[in-house]
Amino acid sequence: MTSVLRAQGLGRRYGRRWALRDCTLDVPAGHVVGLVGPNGAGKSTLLKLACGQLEPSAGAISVLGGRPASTPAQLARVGFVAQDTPVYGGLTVEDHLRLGARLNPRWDQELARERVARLGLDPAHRAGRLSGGQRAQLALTLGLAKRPDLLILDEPVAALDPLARREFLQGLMEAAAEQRFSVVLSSHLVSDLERICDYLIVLAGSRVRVAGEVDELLATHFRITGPRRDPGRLPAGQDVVSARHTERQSTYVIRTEDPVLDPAWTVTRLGLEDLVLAYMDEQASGHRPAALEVR
Ligand SMILES: Nc1ncnc2c1ncn2[C@@H]1O[C@H](COP(=O)(O)OP(=O)(O)OP(=O)(O)O)[C@@H](O)[C@H]1O
Repeated sequence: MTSVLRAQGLGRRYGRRWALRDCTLDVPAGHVVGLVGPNGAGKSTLLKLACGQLEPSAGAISVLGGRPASTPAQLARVGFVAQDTPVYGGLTVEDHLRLGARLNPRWDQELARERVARLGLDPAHRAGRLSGGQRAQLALTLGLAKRPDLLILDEPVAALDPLARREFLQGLMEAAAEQRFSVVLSSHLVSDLERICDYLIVLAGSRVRVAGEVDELLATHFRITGPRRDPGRLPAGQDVVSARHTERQSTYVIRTEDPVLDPAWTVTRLGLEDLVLAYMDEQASGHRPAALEVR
């Protein structure tokens, strides 16, 4: 299957500091991909590399099989809605549609007009006078009318109230289902991602912590709680994602393909939010510690 996003050893440095490091990914087309991670994790950096706004400092990235922004055809296939849903404050809604039509070879003016009308946006209204939610919807409309094969959105709903967020994401989902394009969007709101994403990438500390289909991730991650035990005594094939210990008890989030058979453990399935938090927990994640550490 075609990869929508493929990265090999991808890295980007600002001065001496790595914003993204050793990033290796292969995301198949046809997914709604959620990109999540703490502030400064490298999400925007990855998305800007994917749309060609940044060049890698190390490794390689391809999007829909091509180098980002390398040709006009490649540019036309990828839509990007940057953080804070940028629009031109001095231009009217109609001006934005005209500009979109001039700049994008695959532009669908009928879709844009129909969407603007459905959202109740006045074409003569200046974008600078729209509410945050309306501006976000206008930016999404521009992204959709471009008719991309991949739409990338960087925290598109951050500034929106819950109702506007729901409307925005619903519009995005409907369009993705109708027009059959892939979506990659970053957000801090895991509950939103849980509703709409079927593929997840967790970035933390400039590195990819985990990436995969949501169903597969949920089926292979468990929280196990029981008498205190050193992680070295867990069976092979149970990879520790995070660990917490009290004097008597250990709680692990583990990834495993096999059922947990040891009766000493109480095993619970994880929701997406718990899974994300386990991977984002820098102190408790990563490598198996050599010995127990009391927290
Ligand atoms: N133009 C820049 N110059 C220098 N450092 C930068 C620049 N842009 C980003 N960085 C740094 O790179 C790191 C990753 O930033 P990035 O914006 O990709 O993170 P993010 O995960 O999108 O964060 P947030 O959730 O806060 O938007 C941060 O440490 C940030 O300070």
